[in-house]
Amino acid sequence: MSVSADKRRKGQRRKSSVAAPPADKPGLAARQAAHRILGAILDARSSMDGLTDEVHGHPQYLALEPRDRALVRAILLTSLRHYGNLDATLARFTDKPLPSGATGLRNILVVGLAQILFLDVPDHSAVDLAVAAARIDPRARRFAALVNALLRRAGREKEDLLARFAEKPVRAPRWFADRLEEIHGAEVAAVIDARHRTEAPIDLTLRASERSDASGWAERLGAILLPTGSLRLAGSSCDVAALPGYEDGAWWVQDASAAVPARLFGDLAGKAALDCCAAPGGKTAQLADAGARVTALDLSANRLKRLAGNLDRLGLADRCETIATDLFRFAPGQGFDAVLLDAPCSSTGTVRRHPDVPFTKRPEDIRKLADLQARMLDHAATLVAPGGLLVFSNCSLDPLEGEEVARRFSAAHAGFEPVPVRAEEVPGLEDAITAEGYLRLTPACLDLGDPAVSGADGFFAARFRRCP
Ligand SMILES: C[S@@+](CC[C@H](N)C(=O)[O-])C[C@H]1O[C@@H](n2cnc3c(N)ncnc32)[C@H](O)[C@@H]1O
Repeated sequence: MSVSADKRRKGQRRKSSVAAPPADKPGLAARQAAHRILGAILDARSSMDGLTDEVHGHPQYLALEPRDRALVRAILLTSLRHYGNLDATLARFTDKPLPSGATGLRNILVVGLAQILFLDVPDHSAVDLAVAAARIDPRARRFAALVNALLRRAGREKEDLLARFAEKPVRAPRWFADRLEEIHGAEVAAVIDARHRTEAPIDLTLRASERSDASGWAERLGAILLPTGSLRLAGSSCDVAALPGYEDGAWWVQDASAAVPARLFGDLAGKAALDCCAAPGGKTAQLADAGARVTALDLSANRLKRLAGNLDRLGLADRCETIATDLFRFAPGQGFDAVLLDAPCSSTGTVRRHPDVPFTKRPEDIRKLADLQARMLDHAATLVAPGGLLVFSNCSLDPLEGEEVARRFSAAHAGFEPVPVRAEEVPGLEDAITAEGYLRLTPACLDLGDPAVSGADGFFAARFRRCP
């Protein structure tokens, strides 16, 4: 069936005689919030984290009960992860494109499809609430019958649609899909794309004092002990604060990839370390736990408060000094043995957790961030003591923000020598070492056989030593 213009006209005639649904219809406010927030992400390129922040989030989100907020987040994550497939379904089910500017209608349809095809929401309720939202929205009202017909059809053809997505997924946004293929080749890009459509598992980093009992912790937590040393919890969502060891600070949540850069310093006992972009502090905790006296610096005083809370729980606060300042203004007059620059980046390595990233970023953002990282790295280099190590890392998948920045730095700094990453330093990730000795991690890494527990965030790391 194609939803024809004729049906739309009939639908318009029918709906004009029907009263608008009550605004307090159960479940409607959550769908309306999801529609609005999806629009803000796709059209205004606002970040989902900001829009669903529990204090400063979108007013329609904040007006919801916690259960409905969780539902809105699930709807948004699903809509964005599968956006290419959902958008292609809309195009296939309509005999002509939706009117340009009908973004409210698009949001209602995408959110409806996401629930019907991927979420545990009864089809009739997803359809009913989508139609109700359309009838309340003055710009979508005349399409209420189309919403009804299209979503009912999706419910009937669910199995076919899912088989079609599995066989030939449609990737979105296009610029990001093309860039991944250009960088990593078609085969790896397809694996990365598939991982981007699954939820990221939760990984934990064990305190050094607990590492000798890593298998015991894996058993107690029902986790997998990864070859990298991180623990991977079986599900992608759980109340981590209720797990054994949380209160006692035996571990902290940190993706297996994110845990790698700070380990590249090796033994830090008694050394002075600087974490240039420290918050929220996963890597600061690693540096302190490895025995360093850490200066944790970040531009954001608010994010540093979170870092301080995390270090307190882990019992590592007394090994760290926090400084809220701009790295470019930081010139303490004495060098550090270890300097980590985990620089701000496009975050394209975290798409499994933040599927809004490719929709809110553009290629020009990547170029600008790469320039900023290069300048930050130049400044970070001035803070390294003779003989000290400098590690540059970020969670971008793009070599413009990784390999290129490291190469430019090498070429311009004769006083620093690259220290290639060695296979024995990164068990399980040996294949991620590049010819230049950098580490290039992607979600295609850490293939454990079962797709539900495979993968890792994308990360880049390069290590240099300041000549004595
Ligand atoms: C990728 S996050 C760091 C994550 C952190 N290393 C961790 O492992 O938890 C980048 C951080 O850089 C900080 N930042 C951005 N520009 C900065 C600057 N000019 N000086 C210092 N910090 C900056 C941001 O506030 C943000 O917290």
